Amino acid sequence: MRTGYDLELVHLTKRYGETVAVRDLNHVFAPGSYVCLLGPSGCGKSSTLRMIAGHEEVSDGSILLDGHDVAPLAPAQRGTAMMFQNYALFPHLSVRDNVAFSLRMKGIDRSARHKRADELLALVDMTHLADRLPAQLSGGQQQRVALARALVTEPKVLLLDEPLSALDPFLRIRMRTELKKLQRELGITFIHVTHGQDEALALADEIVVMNDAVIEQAGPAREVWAKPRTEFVARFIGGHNVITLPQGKVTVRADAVQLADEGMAATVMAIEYQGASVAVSTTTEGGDEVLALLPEDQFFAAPKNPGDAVRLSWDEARLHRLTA
Ligand SMILES: Nc1ncnc2c1ncn2[C@@H]1O[C@H](COP(=O)(O)OP(=O)(O)OP(=O)(O)O)[C@@H](O)[C@H]1O
Repeated sequence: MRTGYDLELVHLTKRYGETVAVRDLNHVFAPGSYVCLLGPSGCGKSSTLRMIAGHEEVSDGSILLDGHDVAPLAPAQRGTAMMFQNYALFPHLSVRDNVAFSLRMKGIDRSARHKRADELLALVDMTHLADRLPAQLSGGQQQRVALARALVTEPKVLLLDEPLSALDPFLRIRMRTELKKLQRELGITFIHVTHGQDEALALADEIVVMNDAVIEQAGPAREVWAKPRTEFVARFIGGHNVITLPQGKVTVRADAVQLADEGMAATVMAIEYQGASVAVSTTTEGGDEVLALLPEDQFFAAPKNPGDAVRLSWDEARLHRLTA
């Protein structure tokens, strides 16, 4: 399969009446990468994904796939495929016929479409259940069928709208490993919408953080985690403290904060034992809430209690200036 198609959003905008759901997005998705579109509820993730898929009309701007604007094209003509949150399988069709469905719509003969459907079922490890109906499958199995069905058209880009949200936590972690493996094997771009920071960090080569209809920050997962650009990203991605200093707002990771003899004065508000580490929540004199995540042996060498006065310190190199 050919890899490395460029997908570019140019001034992409979506309005629903007075509501601007997506405001002037400009972004080039790294070809052949696993991208997570991350953000809180209502920030415009699904609208963006649905516009790329062709399930929602573009209000303004264009969507370039391999240099061509696909915005005027019907979903099936774009070279994209979408996997829906609820899988949207046809209840009366067998697993094999569900996977082969879009090929039937294209007029491909029965034996050829079954052969192709069987190849995809093998890819998602579902060959043994090809003759079952969707109702006879577990949630995880239904999801594999939905994946096979989306991939049968050989899309250049696969769009996934909260694909793991219907699964229990155990299965969710297993399936995310499989999604990542599948993306690597196919080499096509996956764009996965999620509001889960952990999910995005675990899966994404690139994270695109959206807030209030715009992209707040986009970059490699480690970069977004290590260098959040704005207070919103720092708080949303988790694990960071936002502290107001005379020179402006800065962020410092919770695992970089130490309790020391000297440093910023604070009061311990709560202690949470987390196994390998202990989370010490404090409030500074300036009113910032600062979390220190200490290795458990270090904490228990000099344990603290709520109400204790402490001093917070960090290596200056771990401080990171926020731009907004
Ligand atoms: N069909 C619609 N008609 C009117 N407003 C809509 C419609 N769909 C979405 N919106 C509004 O557009 C904004 C963005 O919605 P969207 O579904 O894209 O966000 P989201 O980030 O995917 O949220 P969630 O995580 O809750 O699915 C929201 O304010 C929402 O209320």
